[in-house]
Amino acid sequence: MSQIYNPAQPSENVDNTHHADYGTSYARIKPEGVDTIHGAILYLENITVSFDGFKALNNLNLDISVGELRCIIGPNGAGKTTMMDVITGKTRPTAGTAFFGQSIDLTKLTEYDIAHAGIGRKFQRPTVFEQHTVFENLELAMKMDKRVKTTLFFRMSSEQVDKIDACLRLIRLNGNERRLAGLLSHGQKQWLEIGMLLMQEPQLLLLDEPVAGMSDAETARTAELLNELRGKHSIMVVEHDMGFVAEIAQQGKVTVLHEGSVLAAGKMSEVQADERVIEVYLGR
Ligand SMILES: Nc1ncnc2c1ncn2[C@@H]1O[C@H](COP(=O)(O)OP(=O)(O)OP(=O)(O)O)[C@@H](O)[C@H]1O
Repeated sequence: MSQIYNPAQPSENVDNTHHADYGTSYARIKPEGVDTIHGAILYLENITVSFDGFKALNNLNLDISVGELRCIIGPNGAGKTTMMDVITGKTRPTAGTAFFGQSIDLTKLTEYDIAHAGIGRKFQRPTVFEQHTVFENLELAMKMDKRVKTTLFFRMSSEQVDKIDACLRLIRLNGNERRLAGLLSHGQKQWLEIGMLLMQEPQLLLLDEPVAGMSDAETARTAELLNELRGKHSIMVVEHDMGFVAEIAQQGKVTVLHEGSVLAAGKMSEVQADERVIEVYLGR
């Protein structure tokens, strides 16, 4: 990387000088194995992704502070999914750098290694083990030594059971632990998948349209859930549902992508009032 970053001064390629200080209040979280000495968990710098000459990402700059809940919005085709694909190693950038903490170069790692390094991703469609119970899904996802887990005599410790219980409450599925995951509603499956990601103790959580297809009640509960995670995890949420974004963004930063670059960034109220954002995305 070419420079030392100060997350209190977001490096996105928009004018943020009039915006609030977003960066420093998350410092109490100390991600294991990821060097976040400068306060950020993710740095994307000048990322370009070309598909046969078409730039899905065009000189994109964005960083996420440790413990931040960042919402990413933007019109269809803005490059949101491609950005997540770059972060998770599914797509290699044509140019630019992507760092997890100060020293982990994501462009050099496989998807598997990136997941292992602590970046968890939830795709739009839930992918739970439908033939297993809710409890078993969380157990299967739990971060532990796989050699121990596969032995015949494996028994969970009370600490591990407590961890699953806490997760069940968080994802609003306590009381449903013995149900087959395949019998859950769409919203419940989404929560279960978020729970499965949390059981892996990721350092950065990427959520792609978590409330797509949910009822209003489920959407409201998902907002509550994410607000409970605020400050405890570093989270990036891509979403089109503006009511939901407003609920979870609160006073945090919202980034607007357009044509592969950052068009605007700031508090929800600021981006909603931004003429350029209204023009390309929110409509007049
Ligand atoms: N593998 C690919 N080959 C060619 N073009 C692609 C490829 N993947 C994405 N694109 C194009 O790149 C642009 C960005 O797509 P992307 O899916 O990242 O946007 P998005 O912001 O996630 O959109 P949406 O909100 O609809 O999910 C689109 O024009 C898309 O057609």
